[in-house]
Amino acid sequence: MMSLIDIDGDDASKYRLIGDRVLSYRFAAPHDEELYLGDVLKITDRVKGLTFFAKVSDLLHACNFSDPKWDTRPHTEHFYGIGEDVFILVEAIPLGYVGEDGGFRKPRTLPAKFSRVERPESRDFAFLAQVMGGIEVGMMKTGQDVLQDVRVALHAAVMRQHMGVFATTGMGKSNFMKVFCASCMRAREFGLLIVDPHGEYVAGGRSSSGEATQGLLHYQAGRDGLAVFSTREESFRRKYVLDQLYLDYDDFQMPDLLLLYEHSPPQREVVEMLESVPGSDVIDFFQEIDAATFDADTYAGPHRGIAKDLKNFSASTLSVMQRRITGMLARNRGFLRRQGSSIPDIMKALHENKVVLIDIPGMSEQSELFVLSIITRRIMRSHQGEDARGAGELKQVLITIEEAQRVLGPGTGSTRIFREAAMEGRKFGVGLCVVTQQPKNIDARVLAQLNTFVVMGLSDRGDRDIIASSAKQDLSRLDTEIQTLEAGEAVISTIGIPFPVSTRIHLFEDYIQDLTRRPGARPIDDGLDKSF
Ligand SMILES: Nc1ncnc2c1ncn2[C@@H]1O[C@H](COP(=O)(O)OP(=O)(O)OP(=O)(O)O)[C@@H](O)[C@H]1O
Repeated sequence: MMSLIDIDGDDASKYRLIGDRVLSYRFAAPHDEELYLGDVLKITDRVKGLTFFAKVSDLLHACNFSDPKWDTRPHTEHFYGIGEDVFILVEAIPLGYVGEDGGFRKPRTLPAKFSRVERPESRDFAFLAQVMGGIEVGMMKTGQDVLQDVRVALHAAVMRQHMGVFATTGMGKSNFMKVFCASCMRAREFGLLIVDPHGEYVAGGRSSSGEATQGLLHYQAGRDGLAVFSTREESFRRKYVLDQLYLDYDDFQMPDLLLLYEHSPPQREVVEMLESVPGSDVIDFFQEIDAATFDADTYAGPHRGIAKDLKNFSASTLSVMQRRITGMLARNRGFLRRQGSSIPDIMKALHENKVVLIDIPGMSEQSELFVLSIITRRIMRSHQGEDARGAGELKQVLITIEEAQRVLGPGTGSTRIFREAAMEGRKFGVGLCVVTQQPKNIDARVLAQLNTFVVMGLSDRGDRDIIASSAKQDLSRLDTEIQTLEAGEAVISTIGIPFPVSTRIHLFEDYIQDLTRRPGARPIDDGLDKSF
């Protein structure tokens, strides 16, 4: 290999730092060196006794020749030897430095000229283990490889400050969510709610590329940290000890209808008028009246208050509302009943810091949002109540919203409860896990509330720009890396970890095997049907 003159005698580094400034470095490296975008390099400044880390952000061919056309002239190789004068110019973003006390600091100074630059080893990142949290998701990546011993783990305490997971389809979002759930099942540091209309999380299914995948039930060692409420048939529920999901009429409130249908202004007024009336009364009322001939003055039924509220609405408005309530009941009859709700059990499991999976395979999108909106409201109200009463330690719950642009887009007035959770939830220990492939369709005020970003490949420039401008750490210079992420890779920016970390997310199936081998875990197939 052609090389630059060694700068340190025998113990040589072939790279040398030649510039540039506090927020960007340049190195010269041998012209045939194998370097990749995203490689993390270590810069040892012996003058100041500091060790800097930087991430490769660009690679250019460069030379010392004054002739700008030296490499395109005919027979150039006869006149110019590719040697010391031809090199790769590496541009790198500083991550920070480790001082003599072992503490990691932001890059506020610059390594000495010609400091040696080299590839770090896992032990160089020992300091990172101290800043990682308890929710493991993957390994730190450097360029094409991973640093085997450097695990990337989020902090449970920052989850109430909301998290965003941004991934184009096929980039490994479902796998990430399952890994995240498994870590939450193991750590038991907060309750995690996840509503799954595809039935893929509980027992696995097929990945977007068609391979069979496993589900959360396969992580038997963490089973105590999982509560599943399902609409599946009894034999399945009994086999895997799953609870049946029920919601009851009083869980319903009129604003839930706004998620399911477009409403005209008078219809919206009806919703607002009856907003705080118990769901069972509203349902009973609309089931009993004849909307076409309804007259509040002659109404003699048990719900006089409602009749009075609806006095001035036209028969056609009331007929539409009646039809919608009937439709809502029919659509959700698989789990919605007059009396007897799973919500107290769901809340209990969340407050025991379990992962609560609402498994509603085959249900419509409307049913999914209906369930999510009801449970979100109940969580918010319960936490607001506890907060008001000054009850002991505040419980933490993270609510997952998949395809979040459906309910957190700009100006979607129909989804107030999610917006309320995004804006005020953190005060009450309620965080949102906003999952979307279209961050540009999420309200900017909501994005500004997120403090953890998991970016898994976004091909659209507009989406990447929005993320870069919303994240608390500077992601704009990682744009090229984000563009070139492969399935299962992520750039994670979160509070507590001092720089955005490129991460190879664990593959769920391997991860749960690994977790099971860790000390104190139950065997992976303990209690699980082998034919599963
Ligand atoms: N961390 C990972 N390591 C290795 N392979 C991965 C990883 N994450 C995802 N993959 C692979 O990438 C493919 C897509 O993953 P996955 O189904 O999780 O994507 P997705 O983003 O959820 O897709 P969709 O949005 O279509 O559901 C799968 O074949 C999966 O095996």
